[in-house]
Amino acid sequence: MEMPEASKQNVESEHVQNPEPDQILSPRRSLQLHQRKWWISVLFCLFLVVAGDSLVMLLLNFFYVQDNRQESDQDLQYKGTWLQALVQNAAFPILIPLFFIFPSPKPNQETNNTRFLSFRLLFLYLFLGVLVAAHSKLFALGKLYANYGVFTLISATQLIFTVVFAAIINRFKFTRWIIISIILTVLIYVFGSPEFGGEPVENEEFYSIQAWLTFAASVAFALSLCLVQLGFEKLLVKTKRYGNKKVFRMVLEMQICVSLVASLVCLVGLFASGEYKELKGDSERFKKGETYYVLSLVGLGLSWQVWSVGLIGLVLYVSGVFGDVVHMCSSPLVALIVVLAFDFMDDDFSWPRIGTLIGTVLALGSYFYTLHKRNKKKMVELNQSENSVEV
Ligand SMILES: Nc1nc2[nH]cnc2c(=O)[nH]1
Repeated sequence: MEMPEASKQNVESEHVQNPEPDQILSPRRSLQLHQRKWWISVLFCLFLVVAGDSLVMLLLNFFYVQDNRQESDQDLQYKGTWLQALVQNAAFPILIPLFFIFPSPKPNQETNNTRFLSFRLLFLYLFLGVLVAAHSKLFALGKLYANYGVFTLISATQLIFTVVFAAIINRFKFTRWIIISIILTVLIYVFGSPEFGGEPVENEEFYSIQAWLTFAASVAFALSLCLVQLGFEKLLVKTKRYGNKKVFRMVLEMQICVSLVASLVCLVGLFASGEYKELKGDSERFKKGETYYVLSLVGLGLSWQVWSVGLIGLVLYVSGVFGDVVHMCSSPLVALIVVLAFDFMDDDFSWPRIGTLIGTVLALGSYFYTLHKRNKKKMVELNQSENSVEV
C-alpha cells in the first residue's frame, strides 16, 4: 500500500500525541510539510538504491576481472559464493553510529502490548535474516553459473513474485499506472541488463541446478521485501518505540538486525562448506594483489549497505513493490556506467539500451504519477473535512 493508512493516521495522530513546532501550523500546511518531507525521503532512498546498484556492479565486475579466471586452465569456476553472500551483509556495523546520530521521536508510552510486539519483531528479524542470507547466496550462485542474460531473465521474475506476495501479504492496491510501470520495469530489466565479468565462459556454461536456483532467490527476495513492509506497518510502527511516526531510524534498525542474522548464517555457511580454504588462493590469484582484493571486498560490502538502506527506506516510505521497481529500473543506468568504466568486448550503449533508458523514465514516471495523485487526494480530503467542520 502506498502512503499507507498508517501514514494517514500518522498525520492525524501526530497532531495529538507528538506536538512539534510545525503542528502549530494549520492542518493543511502541516500536511503540505509532511508530504514535502516524504518526497525528499523517497528521492533520497531512490538515489541510494541507484548509487548502490551502480557501485556494486562496478566493483563486482572489477573483482571478477581481477580474479584471473581466464588464465587458469583448470577449475575455472570461481567458488566464493558464501563469501559474496557474506560481503552483501557484513558491513552493517557502519550503520550503528548513524543509528544513534539520526533523531528519534520520543517513544509513546500508551501501548500496553509492547513486549508482545517486540517479541514478534525479534522473531521476524530472525526469519528475515535467514531469508536474506538465502537470497544473497542463491543470487551469487545464479550469477556465476548461468550466462548473465539467462540470469536476468530468471531474476526478472522477482518483480512478479513481489507483486503476488504484496497482493496477499500487504493487500497492495494496484492502479493502472502501477501496472504499466511494472510491465515496463520487467522489460527494461531483461533488455537493459549490464555486462557482467563473472559469468561462466562458454565451455563452463552448464545450466545446472545452481543457475535455476535463481528462481528460489527471486522468491526469497520478493518475500523478504513484503515481510519487511509488513514488519514496519504491523509491528515496528505499532511498538510506538519511535512515537507514532515512520522515521529513518526504523530503516537502520531493520537493516542492522536483519544483516546481523544474515551475516551469522553466511559465516556459518562459509566455514561449514569449507569455502574459507579457498580464500587464500583467491587473494593470491587477484591480478592487482592482495591489498586490492581486500579493498574491493570492503568496497563491495559498503556498496551493498548503501543499496540495502535505500531499498528498505523505499519499503518504509512507499512499498516493497516500489523498492523492487526502482532497483530493477536502475539496470540501464548501471549498464551505461559499466560501458564507460570497462572495456568488455561487444559492450556498447546502442539504441536498444537507449530505449531501455527512456523506458526507465516512463516506468518511474508512471509510478510517481500514482504517488502524486494519492498525496493530492489526501489534501483534497483534508480540505473537504475542514470545510464540513466550518459549515
Ligand atoms: N534482488 C537482486 N536482484 C539482482 N539483480 C542482479 N543481481 C541481483 C541481486 O543480487 N539481487
